[in-house]
Amino acid sequence: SSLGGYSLALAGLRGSVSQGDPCYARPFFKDVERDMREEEDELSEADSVSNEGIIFYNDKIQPVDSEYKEGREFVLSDFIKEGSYGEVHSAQDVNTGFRFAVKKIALKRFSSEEVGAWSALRSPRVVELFGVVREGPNVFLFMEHKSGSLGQLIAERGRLPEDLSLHYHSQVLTALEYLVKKKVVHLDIKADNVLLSEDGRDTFLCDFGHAERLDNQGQSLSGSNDLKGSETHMAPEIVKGEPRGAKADVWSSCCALLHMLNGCQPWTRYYTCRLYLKIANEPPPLREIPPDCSPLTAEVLKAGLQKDPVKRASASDLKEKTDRALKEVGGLTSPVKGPYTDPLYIA
Ligand SMILES: Oc1ccc(F)cc1Nc1nc(-c2ccncc2)cs1
Repeated sequence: SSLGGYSLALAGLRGSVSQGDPCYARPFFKDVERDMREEEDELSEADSVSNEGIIFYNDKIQPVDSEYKEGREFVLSDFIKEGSYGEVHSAQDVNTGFRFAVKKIALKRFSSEEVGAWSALRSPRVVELFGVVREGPNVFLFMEHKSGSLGQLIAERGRLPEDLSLHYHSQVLTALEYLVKKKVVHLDIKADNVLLSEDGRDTFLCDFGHAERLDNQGQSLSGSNDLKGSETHMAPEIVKGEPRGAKADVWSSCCALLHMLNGCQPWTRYYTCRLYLKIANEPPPLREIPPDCSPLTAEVLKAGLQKDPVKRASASDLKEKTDRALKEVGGLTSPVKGPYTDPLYIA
């Protein structure tokens, strides 16, 4: 039936938008990505550009007559931010009033991996992808709307209290544990891609635009060594173009922890030049561990910022250390919304 589902998806979807089960999404999108590129140059001049895609089970996003077009079945509202490869807006389904987030990507920059990797994930720590629709030269990715990101919270508060930082780090590591199980590496872990619940106590990983799938040995299947992610959070094996795996996300999550604790991104207080060479040749940024943090928090960062990915802690080891550090500082007691605390400039 899966084959049936697959061919159904291909047949049913050619030129139309239908509801479907995410498990058919992956092979479909490899194929569609190629078709899209071939078809792109024959784009019909007619205003009725082709509209095809798949909305995973969700009765609140409703294609009408197998079409789902911007400005007709859904409307974009305020711009949220630049995601990987495209602009993110909040949006609303015209018929149901349902609000969601949309990333609009130019067709030639569409990575089927974002849909392929993401549609296979179901976790309370990962934002749900609702579907993907192509409209002419653009691809729209739909995901659940969240009130804000950890990056915005750090900007608002300067730096975060240690207990709150450890609480968020532990949840990000839970997401990474799940990604390891699903053989996916995110490759762009940073505060901007960690979304927050209304009350700010829960986190959700999003933006799989750089994601790659892993083989059974945990190495990336894509074989590409092009630089991916945000420079300040890139692991040494990434900047050196060496084989990368799940441990790259562990390094980046510790860079995000330094960002929460210090209020600024690692390396940027010491260097303004391109950071690739520093990350490759300098010792790990352990001197950036704030002097006022607890010894166990320092242990977490030392274990997660090992330059050799083999020696680096795994997501589950690091989560255990993080939970112990959080207990040592007395658990989560700080409020999410709190006073602005100046970022830690170099002492
Ligand atoms: O990769 C995507 C695919 C579909 C989307 F709708 C969004 C993204 N990427 C991101 N979305 C956000 C964000 C969303 C909603 N509120 C605050 C931030 C930050 S990065």
